[in-house]
Amino acid sequence: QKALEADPSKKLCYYYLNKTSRSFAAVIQELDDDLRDAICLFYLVLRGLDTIEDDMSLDLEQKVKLLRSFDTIIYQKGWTFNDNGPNEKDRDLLVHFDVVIDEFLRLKPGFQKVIAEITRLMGNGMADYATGEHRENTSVATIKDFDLYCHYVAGLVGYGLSDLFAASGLEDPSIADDKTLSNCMGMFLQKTNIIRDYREDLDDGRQFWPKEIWGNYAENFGDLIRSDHLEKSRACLSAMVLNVLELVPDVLTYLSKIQNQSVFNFCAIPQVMAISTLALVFNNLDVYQRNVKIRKGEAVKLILASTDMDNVIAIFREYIQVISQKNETTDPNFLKISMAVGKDFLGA
Ligand SMILES: COc1cccc([C@H]2O[C@H](CC(=O)N[C@@H](CC(=O)O)C(=O)O)C(=O)N(CC(C)(C)C)c3ccc(Cl)cc32)c1OC
Repeated sequence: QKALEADPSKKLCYYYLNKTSRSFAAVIQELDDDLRDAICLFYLVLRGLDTIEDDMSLDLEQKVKLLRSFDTIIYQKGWTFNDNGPNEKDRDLLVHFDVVIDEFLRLKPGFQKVIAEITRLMGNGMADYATGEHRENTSVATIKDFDLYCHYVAGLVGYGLSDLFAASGLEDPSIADDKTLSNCMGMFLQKTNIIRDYREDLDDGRQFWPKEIWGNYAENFGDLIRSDHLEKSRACLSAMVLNVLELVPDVLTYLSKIQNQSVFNFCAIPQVMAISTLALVFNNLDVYQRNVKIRKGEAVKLILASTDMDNVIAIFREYIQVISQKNETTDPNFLKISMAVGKDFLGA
């Protein structure tokens, strides 16, 4: 805390961290010294990128230019951005982004390089996506497109965090060797959120579910909410959950490699929240009507329990059991789901 008093711009960075995501911000602040500032700033740089990508009021050319140059912008002392639309929820962060840049430039060069490289890859990935053929309603056609989009916005974060863990010396450098595992850490969170956020995204005119999946159950993406369509909507939801369940073994393998306690908590908590959310959305048609979220009490219980690998495996086992119990023989995906939940636990 004394470090925060001495350095007002660092204090502001933690103010923005807490403003953009209170619950997760607390977990970041528990990280051991060398990593805490690096991951706080990585989070804020990513949030800055996200705020630009999300802002529909920016014209495409300006947005693409910003996305493709964000990895150099973070080195430009004094840079700020005031053209975000008024309703952009994190516009305040970009208005004061010079403070983030000042603190970024105080990081060890090793940390700066990791953050800049992921920013470069993600900014260009987002720009490619924004100018791609799906520009109109940001629709995702194939499962391959779905995986590529989730890699850009979330898998790359896993890459960057593994590199920061290695650079900090708190984790064995081998944590960054298997990029598939790092990628899966992001995919699992992002794909679960995309299922949970179906209705919110539909109402915002955005669709991230791959047509290769939902096209088997509906003519139009919005048909899934119709009450005369329930059996097909339920089957579509199962197919989406099935696609995410495949990632469970790799997520558990990644977590089992972590040595440092604060790093383990930081990595495990979002993953157990995600498996809990996945069990909640499975076979739950409310997903098509509103944004379903796990109860606060459930979340607190999960946070307290996610401190070691045995507990995390027990939590995954519990929620995979819930999915198995909710699985219905009338569901065309019944067998595939029961195979997936069976396989998920042959491994660990
Ligand atoms: C090894 O990889 C990780 C290890 C630990 C945490 C995360 C991952 O967890 C949060 C967790 C988080 O931010 N939770 C929110 C709740 C929510 O968004 O549903 C919160 O608790 O407020 C999250 O969701 N994302 C956003 C992406 C998924 C796009 C990467 C995220 C954004 C920036 C950073 Cl530095 C980290 C993460 C990891 O990223 C893969």
